[in-house]
Amino acid sequence: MTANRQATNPQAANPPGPSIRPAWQEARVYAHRAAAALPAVTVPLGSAAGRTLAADLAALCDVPHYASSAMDGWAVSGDGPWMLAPTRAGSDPSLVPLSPGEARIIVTGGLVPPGADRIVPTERATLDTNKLSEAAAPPANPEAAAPPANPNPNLNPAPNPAPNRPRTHIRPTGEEARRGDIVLRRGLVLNPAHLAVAAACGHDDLPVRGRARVALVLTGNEVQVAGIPRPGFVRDSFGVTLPSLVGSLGGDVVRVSRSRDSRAELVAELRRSDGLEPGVDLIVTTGSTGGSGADHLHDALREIGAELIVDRVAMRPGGPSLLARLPSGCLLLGLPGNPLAAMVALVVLGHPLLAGFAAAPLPPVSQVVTRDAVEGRPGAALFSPFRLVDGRAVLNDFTGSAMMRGLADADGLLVCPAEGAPAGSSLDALPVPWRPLPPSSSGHFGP
Ligand SMILES: Nc1nc2c(c(=O)[nH]1)N[C@H]1C(S)=C(S)[C@@H](COP(=O)(O)OP(=O)(O)OC[C@H]3O[C@@H](n4cnc5c(N)ncnc54)[C@H](O)[C@@H]3O)O[C@H]1N2
Ligand code: MOO
Repeated sequence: MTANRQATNPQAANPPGPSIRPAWQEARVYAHRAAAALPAVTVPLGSAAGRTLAADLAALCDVPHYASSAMDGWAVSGDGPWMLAPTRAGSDPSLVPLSPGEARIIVTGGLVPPGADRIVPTERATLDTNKLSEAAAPPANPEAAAPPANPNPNLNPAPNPAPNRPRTHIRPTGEEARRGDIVLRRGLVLNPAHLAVAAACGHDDLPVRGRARVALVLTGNEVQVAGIPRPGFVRDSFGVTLPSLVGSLGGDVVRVSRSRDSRAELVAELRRSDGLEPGVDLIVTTGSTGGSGADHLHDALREIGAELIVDRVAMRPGGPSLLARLPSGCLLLGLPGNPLAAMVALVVLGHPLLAGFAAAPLPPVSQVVTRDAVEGRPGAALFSPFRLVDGRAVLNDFTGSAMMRGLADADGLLVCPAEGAPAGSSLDALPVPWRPLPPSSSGHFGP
């Protein structure tokens, strides 16, 4: 169920009344704020990549949890040369203490026996019968003695920087974390390396934010789901794209239904989706956003008693898209019927919405430099699929609102300002869901 229905997050509150045709930056913030963070769930470590960590994570043990060798070689005690330590039948040699003047073979990661001072790497050791000698020490490397830097603010500083580790080749207990240290912070969007950190700290499961449950309602009498469309019909773009797109943005499509261009049918489908058990957090509709006699979304929302949050956005394509909240608390994202328009609306509104459900920050806006001058369109930001050529944005062909070829080849969507921009301009860009752009700024509107 739906944190949204509970509307417990104060950040979910938007100003009263709909925002009519806001700028795209503003619309993103409204969408992000509208979605309240979903309750936490526990998932196995291997399924947690891309999810938002719901609580600070403490190490359950020291990492490493025992002093271990960083080299294949010999654990030695005292000054050399050393005699090979005797082994005792039935006992684990790594647990038998070394006395001064003794050495014992060890592998990388092996438990350092009590009494060992350091490890002599294999390549620096000479074994003559039972006697081990070490080659002369190499010249000191000042860099090797520097304490390790902490490149990640989400990891605690190493509690034991062990500046002499390169000489001893022993990884001390707790070098990376002490039991109880917070190693990963709540709110972090987990990458695979974070999962390895959690595993090293003894975790099998992680508390993460739930994924939004999403229902799709695809409208249009003319939409054909298979084969070559007849004249007056159109092959469905959305049934084959939206489930995986929603999935890559952090939601799970739990129902796909279709409605003919009838207000009664659309109302019935919206009610059915809204009434699913367990509840859905978001309904995504396609088509029917316009004002023709065949477009019924606004009327259907009125009939249901939905509250509009955003009604159209000052952008092209995708301008007719809308965001509403049903009386149940379920949110509704209305994507226009034209395929590219729907994809732009999904990137501009859908991505922030799903980030809000995941308690993730507003997705960042990137900047890219245009190779050529770009034209604008009066009154609206123009979102143009582009590809990066030698690091510069070049606009794609086939980018009409009803086309998908330009988007299919795109590295992202370039935001061409209404007044246009000369070649070499640095412009805002949003990533397409299947290809990240390097973030270079974090949004220009709102907090
Ligand atoms: N007189 C005006 N006409 C239109 C305006 C306008 O301002 N004044 N705006 C245009 C813009 S911009 C858009 S975007 C569309 C919005 O259309 P709707 O959201 O109402 O969608 P439909 O009318 O149902 O369909 C539009 C177009 O998209 C095709 N479509 C629909 N579903 C699918 C699908 N599943 N797969 C592929 N294509 C689909 C549909 O066949 C239409 O061609 O309105 C413009 N008109
Ligand atoms: O959203 Mo429409 O062009 O803007 O197809």
